[in-house]
Amino acid sequence: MEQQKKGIIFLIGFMGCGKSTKAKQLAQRLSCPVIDLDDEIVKAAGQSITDYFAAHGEAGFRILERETLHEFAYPETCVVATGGGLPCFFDNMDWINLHGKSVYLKMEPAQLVSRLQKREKRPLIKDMDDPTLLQFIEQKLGEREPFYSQATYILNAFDLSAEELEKTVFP
Ligand SMILES: Nc1ncnc2c1ncn2[C@@H]1O[C@H](COP(=O)(O)OP(=O)(O)O)[C@@H](O)[C@H]1O
Ligand SMILES: O=C(O)C1=C[C@@H](OP(=O)(O)O)[C@@H](O)[C@H](O)C1
Ligand SMILES: [Mg+2]
Repeated sequence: MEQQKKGIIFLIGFMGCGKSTKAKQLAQRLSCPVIDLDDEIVKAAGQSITDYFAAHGEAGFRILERETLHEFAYPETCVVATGGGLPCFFDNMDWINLHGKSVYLKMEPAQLVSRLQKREKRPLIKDMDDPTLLQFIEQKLGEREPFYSQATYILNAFDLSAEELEKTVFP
């Protein structure tokens, strides 16, 4: 008999690693809701992430991001795509691991650049050319890795299938 697949699965990792895309695919496989916290922030703020950054700065965004993570009414079983910076601020990573299982979708900086060709919706990188973005990722990933590494599972994300992701979280 198939084991019950329940609980909250949080996908974490750098911008462009595929959290939003893979969260939808995994939720479809599990027949459960998908929540993209960036979309919830846009709904709560009534403006785009780029406009929110422009009006309130990154610090203001991080406060709203934490509030959205903590206060969302999660169904018992769901897949949650987080924003790339979310695990690295306040107590967010501890909160995630207390409330569900987390998966770090790990990718090399050059692979991330190739996935980040559309940058206009990502205020931190929207005006960068490819070489500047690569440098930015190498530095930021170094700062963020200690947080991402606290995930329940760490997966190489470049060629990851949704099936493999499901088998990891529900072995
Ligand atoms: N398996 C894949 N192959 C090629 N491109 C992908 C794949 N998964 C995602 N992408 C693309 O990579 C970009 C980043 O994906 P996204 O899911 O938005 O990442 P994140 O939410 O982690 O920032 C998007 O343009 C998306 O269409
Ligand atoms: O890495 C970051 O600090 C951010 C990542 C974005 O989400 P994605 O990782 O889905 O692009 C979004 O939350 C915001 O632009 C800030
Ligand atoms: Mg996303």
